[in-house]
Amino acid sequence: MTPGEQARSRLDAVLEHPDQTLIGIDFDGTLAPIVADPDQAHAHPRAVAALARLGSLLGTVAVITGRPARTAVRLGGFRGVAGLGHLVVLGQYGVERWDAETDEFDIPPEPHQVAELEAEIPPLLDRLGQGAARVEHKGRAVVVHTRQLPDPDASFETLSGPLTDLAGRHAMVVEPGKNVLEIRSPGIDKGVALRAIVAEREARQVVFVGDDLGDLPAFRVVDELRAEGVGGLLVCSASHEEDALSALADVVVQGPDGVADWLEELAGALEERSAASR
Ligand SMILES: O=P(O)(O)OC[C@H]1O[C@H](O[C@H]2O[C@H](CO)[C@@H](O)[C@H](O)[C@H]2O)[C@H](O)[C@@H](O)[C@@H]1O
Repeated sequence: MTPGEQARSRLDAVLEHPDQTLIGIDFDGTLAPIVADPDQAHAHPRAVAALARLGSLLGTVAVITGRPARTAVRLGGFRGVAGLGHLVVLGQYGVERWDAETDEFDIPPEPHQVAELEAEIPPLLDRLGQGAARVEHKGRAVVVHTRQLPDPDASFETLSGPLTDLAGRHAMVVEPGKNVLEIRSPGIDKGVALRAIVAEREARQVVFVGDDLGDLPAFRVVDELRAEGVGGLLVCSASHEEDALSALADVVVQGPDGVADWLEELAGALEERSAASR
């Protein structure tokens, strides 16, 4: 089978068994366009509208993100959207959770070492001449952004080693992303989170849509699940900033606009099938 034929047959399996399908979708760079201020990264309205249509067609819709669950719910505008009454948001790589059905957040206590580590960041940035870098505080993680600096890539390189050392001294790890170095606890990633929600929902088909390095563990888990007999379809939200996922994906679309188009097409195809079977 050619890669194109394989992708088509994986999509067909989703279309055949929508009620057994779980779609997991990343937030930044996938549902929401990348912007300089992380607090202004709102979800693409067409993507949310398409997800809402999919909410009543697929078994499960889950947003799986590095953002805190509360932030993703707010920036996504997910609360109270008709069609998203069963949405699950897995935040901070799966540590936190929000269920639309109950409007309850499950947010475990923050690791004690984060506050100590955070206190060391401003002097370290100053020492490295990167004092203007934006620092995003996420409670259980801290993110240093280089996007708004004069040379984002050079600043990323300058900061990568020292922040990795700092993280290691506090038993934490660095998760690199698009112009971000995120310091967080080890032990959970989007692959672990995806596997757990697939098991919980007893999904037999999985679609995962992502754009950045933090999505790679979920891409790998979809591959593992295929070997275990669960169908899998991988969609990459491509950009000039990151190309690690495109070669692994069945479908490559251009950024959040392309994701919104693809979700609309999927919803349209499922609605047609559903109408034809009535
Ligand atoms: O798992 P995700 O939903 O993709 O979140 C990963 C990180 O995304 C955010 O940073 C990215 O988006 C920002 C807003 O568009 C952008 O300014 C930044 O350059 C991107 O890397 C977020 O701020 C981080 O906390 C997330 O971990």
